[in-house]
Amino acid sequence: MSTSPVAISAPGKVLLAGGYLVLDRGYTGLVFGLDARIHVHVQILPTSPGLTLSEIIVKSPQFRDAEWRYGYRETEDGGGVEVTQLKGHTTSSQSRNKFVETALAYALSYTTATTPTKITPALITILADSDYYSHGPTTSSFSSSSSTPQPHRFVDFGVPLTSAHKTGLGSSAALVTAFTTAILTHYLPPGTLSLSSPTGKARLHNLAQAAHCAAQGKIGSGFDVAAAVYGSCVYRRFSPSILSSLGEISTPGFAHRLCDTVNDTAQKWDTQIDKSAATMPRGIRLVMCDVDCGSETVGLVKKVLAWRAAEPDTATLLWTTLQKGNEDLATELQKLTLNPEGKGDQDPYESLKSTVLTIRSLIRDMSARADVPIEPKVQTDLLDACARVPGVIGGVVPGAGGFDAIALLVEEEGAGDEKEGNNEGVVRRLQQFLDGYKADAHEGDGGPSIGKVRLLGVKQEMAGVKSEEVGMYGDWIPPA
Ligand SMILES: Nc1ncnc2c1ncn2[C@@H]1O[C@H](COP(=O)(O)OP(=O)(O)O)[C@@H](O)[C@H]1O
Ligand SMILES: C[C@@](O)(CCOP(=O)(O)OP(=O)(O)O)CC(=O)O
Repeated sequence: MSTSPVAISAPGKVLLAGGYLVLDRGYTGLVFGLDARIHVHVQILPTSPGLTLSEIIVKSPQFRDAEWRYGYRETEDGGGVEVTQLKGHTTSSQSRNKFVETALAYALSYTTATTPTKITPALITILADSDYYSHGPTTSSFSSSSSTPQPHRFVDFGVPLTSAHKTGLGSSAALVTAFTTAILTHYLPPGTLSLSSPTGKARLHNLAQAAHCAAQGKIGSGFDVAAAVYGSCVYRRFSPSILSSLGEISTPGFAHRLCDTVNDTAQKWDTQIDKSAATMPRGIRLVMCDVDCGSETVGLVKKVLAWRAAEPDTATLLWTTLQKGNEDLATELQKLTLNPEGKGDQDPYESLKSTVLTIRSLIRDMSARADVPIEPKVQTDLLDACARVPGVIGGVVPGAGGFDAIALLVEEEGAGDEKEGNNEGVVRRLQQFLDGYKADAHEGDGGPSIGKVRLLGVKQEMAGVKSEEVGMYGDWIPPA
């Protein structure tokens, strides 16, 4: 066990290409990690003299009513570690946090099954970057550690977690990944798990996928967890049977099954992660625009899969063509990475622009055939309008689409005569354009009209889960 505090962060995601297809191992998804990260800090629980608490306390101090206290015990018959939420304390939340609770139980179960470990009381603090939530921050936190107050990276959202609208960047996957990694780093003997070794990363991935699936109550493609662990990549999912045979926590033998599954000594994991295939060329940046609306992914997925089952031939043809478009997009980005200037082409992004338009047209085709608003008319209007802003290359409805944030590729340098050496020119123009943007109403589009469109501050990031400097959190972390 580490007696010094540990801190781990994991990135959010955007599935630029491959929504729905990536649910099937026959296809892949192009996912970018984002520089919006969720951090998890673990320390020994500070207690007053004479007071012993056998609890693990988890706090998300940027939100109100966000402290969850847990008791823990190893179950009989190797069922793993059972955690029980304790609600008696005045500051304890009365509501459950399924993702925290499951990640805690899975990580402790894996730890104790891996090596004889005494679980000791701990205080865990979760801190998230602002762009995960649409809800505007009420106050910013200032670090008191420096003589000139610096605006802190983490803000106080001033509301309960349930009232903060999600922007769809994958908070639960980043949280579960950072959380399980932080628990393992805290409790396992030093050197047992390396964040930089392929085996260590694969085990973290497997554990985070298992915990995330259990908390979600369904097996999604897992691209969000893969991005949280590995960062940007082309992702081919694992066979769902790997996790469906794990069974429930607290059932006899669960701890060993979990250990075998995570360590890949049971049914072999067949996830494929290709990091070299997901590149963002110098000169291009990914930006996202939050439409502050939101769709229910589960509902959309059900309808698309029902259409695929009902019309297998049409669906296969469409998906094969779409997969080709998605691969072309990755290849185009790779080509531009190797040759950013496009070797004297008039418009180095011409091919990229047409690939994006092809993908969008195929997505609209799927949208219409499945009768699902994947790229609803309001989003078509928004994407088309953004693409007309000088310096914007093009954009898509990422992931499941619907009324969630859109993703745009923009030129990193100011377009035309406005060479600024960074993308401020384009981003500023885009911001000004969005400030005045008002969506037209469309009848029968299967959803609401979009609200105010807001440029998020995020961009792509290659790195996945990583250790952080424990001193960076200022007053958000209580003194040990
Ligand atoms: N900052 C946070 N602190 C604690 N729990 C969080 C935080 N952010 C997200 N979560 C957990 O993740 C859940 C949201 O997950 P989900 O609905 O899958 O959204 P997303 O698409 O962002 O992953 C929350 O209900 C909560 O359990
Ligand atoms: C449909 C999908 O292929 C992609 C969904 O991508 P989103 O990025 O829309 O996901 P949420 O974070 O759940 O909103 C489902 C999947 O792959 O699990």
